[in-house]
Amino acid sequence: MGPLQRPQMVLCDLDGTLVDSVPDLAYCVDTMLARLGRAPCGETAVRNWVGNGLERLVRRALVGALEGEPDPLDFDRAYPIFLELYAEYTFERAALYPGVREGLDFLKAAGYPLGLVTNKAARFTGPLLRHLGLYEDFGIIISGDTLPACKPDPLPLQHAARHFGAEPAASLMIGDSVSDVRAARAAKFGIICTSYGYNHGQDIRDSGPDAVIDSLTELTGILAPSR
Ligand SMILES: O=C(O)COP(=O)(O)O
Ligand SMILES: [Mg+2]
Repeated sequence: MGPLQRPQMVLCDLDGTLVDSVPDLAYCVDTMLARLGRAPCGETAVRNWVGNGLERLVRRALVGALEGEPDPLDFDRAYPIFLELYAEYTFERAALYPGVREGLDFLKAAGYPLGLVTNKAARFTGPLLRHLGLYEDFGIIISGDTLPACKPDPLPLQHAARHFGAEPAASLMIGDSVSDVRAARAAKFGIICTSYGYNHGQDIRDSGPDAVIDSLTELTGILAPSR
């Protein structure tokens, strides 16, 4: 059996894989823009900009596009406003996607060591996971600012593999974006993606993950059942 059917370790992404965090992020982005006297960008745009950390999200909101750099003075004014807002509204509207609790329970019952690797900053990851009752599910939690590099760099995945003593080539990542696929490929992990997450407006199938699922409950048909 390969890493897809019986992995030595499973890592989960957070935003767009376990949690729909965009309603809170969009609220904070638009409130930040309003405080700066600027027009809101709306939830659909924010949905396309999540996945490369909060700093990048704010830069994208300021230029109104996925690429490009805002005026440094604008960014220096905006970013602290966003951080203050998101600290207050980290999980006001956040919800687990359907099937997440069941999927994680299946993985735990099957005995897979579980880790979480997100590009979200650590100061928000912990409170969000605790609020959603997920914090205790993971043996390691690696946020976007935990290590010197974040996804799509393979470093957080390699770090988690070392933590659990797992072979990268026998390990599995579950994510939603091209950054998860790139990090997994660079680390030699298997990669399963959710169809419902955030991938900058692109179909995640175009990035060529090993499998695409509509719900984490589908893991029961892909991974080996409980030992
Ligand atoms: O971009 C973010 O802040 C978080 O994204 P991730 O949990 O999908 O890595
Ligand atoms: Mg994600």
